[in-house]
Amino acid sequence: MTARLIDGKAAAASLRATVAAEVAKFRSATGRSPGLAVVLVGEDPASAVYVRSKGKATVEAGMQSIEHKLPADTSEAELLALVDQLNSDPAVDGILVQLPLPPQIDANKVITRIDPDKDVDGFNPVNAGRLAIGLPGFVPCTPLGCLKLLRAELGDLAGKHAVVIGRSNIVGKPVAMLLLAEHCTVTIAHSRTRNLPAVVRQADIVVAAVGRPNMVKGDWLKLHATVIDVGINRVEGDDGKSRLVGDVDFASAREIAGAITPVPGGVGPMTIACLIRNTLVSAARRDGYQLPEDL
Ligand SMILES: NC(=O)C1=CN([C@@H]2O[C@H](COP(=O)(O)OP(=O)(O)OC[C@H]3O[C@@H](n4cnc5c(N)ncnc54)[C@H](OP(=O)(O)O)[C@@H]3O)[C@@H](O)[C@H]2O)C=CC1
Ligand SMILES: Nc1nc(=O)c2c([nH]1)NC[C@@H]1CN(c3ccc(C(=O)N[C@@H](CCC(=O)O)C(=O)O)cc3)C=[N+]21
Ligand SMILES: [Mg+2]
Repeated sequence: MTARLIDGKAAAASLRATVAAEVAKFRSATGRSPGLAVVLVGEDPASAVYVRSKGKATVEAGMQSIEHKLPADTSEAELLALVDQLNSDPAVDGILVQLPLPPQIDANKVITRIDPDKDVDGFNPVNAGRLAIGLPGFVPCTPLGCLKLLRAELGDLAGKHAVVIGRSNIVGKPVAMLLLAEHCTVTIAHSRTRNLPAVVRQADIVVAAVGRPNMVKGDWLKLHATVIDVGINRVEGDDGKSRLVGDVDFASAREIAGAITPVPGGVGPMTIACLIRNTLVSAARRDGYQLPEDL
């Protein structure tokens, strides 16, 4: 049997529709719409594509999109001043500074400056700490999207062995924290891990967040494992055109896995849906407005 496809595009459309319906109720209750500020520094074409699709999703959900495009030579002080301004702007519920930032700007300094209660990316150290000790806060969008797909596919995750490949602050570590909170047994693998295929073979759940095209092969997987492919890698196809592939070798993995996310159409669309979800949650918290628990 080939693996079930986990349709992230459909799951994201459904979450976006739920958020839009809740935004409509929020607007009639409070008389205002949630606002998301997205800051893009420089001209990186991939970043510009993401920023555009975030803006589109925000507006489609009935929220306000506030875009700030700054030149590539913006100084750290100028960016910090903009963050301060957005922190104190009551119309702004969520702030996202698109990464990566140009080399003259210390990303950690900028992320730390964002008001933790407007940090819809969940990258501020306060939110990383809240996630680590089980306090309410903002969970990073890509990890939250992975968790939502896993819960929809598997239901209860307790006791499952999850192997997360990658330990970045924006994907690998927060995914591992979320899975631990779901009572998985969690292994975090990285570039110094020895015999990665043997580690991966123990996994009921594999989350690949590496940035290496097609690295995880089908014969690394335990039969019927659930595979979440976070990787977004642009490669040149046989026809010379560029296309997106994940960190998992989809063709071989789908013969062994029980279920697998495609790239594109897997985790990526969920990231954006979770961003507008977090923005609505932020607006509701700031106004003391009650949302459904399970959003
Ligand atoms: N779908 C989405 O919405 C998103 C997708 N992405 C994609 O996810 C991928 C990962 O992103 P990100 O976490 O930011 O990447 P980083 O480059 O920050 O981290 C990559 C991680 O992979 C590990 N790694 C590198 N090579 C190997 C190897 N050969 N074996 C095992 N582990 C290895 C690194 O280990 P070490 O720590 O030892 O260096 C590191 O921990 C990228 O393809 C990115 O484009 C990212 C964000 C959102
Ligand atoms: N502060 C910050 N927050 C982020 O969340 C953030 C960031 N910086 N920098 C870059 C990464 C990457 N990221 C993606 C979002 C959507 C898709 C997505 O929608 N992907 C589509 C395909 C899009 C395409 O065709 O290029 C898919 O997988 O189907 C992918 C990747 C968010 N990131
Ligand atoms: Mg089978």
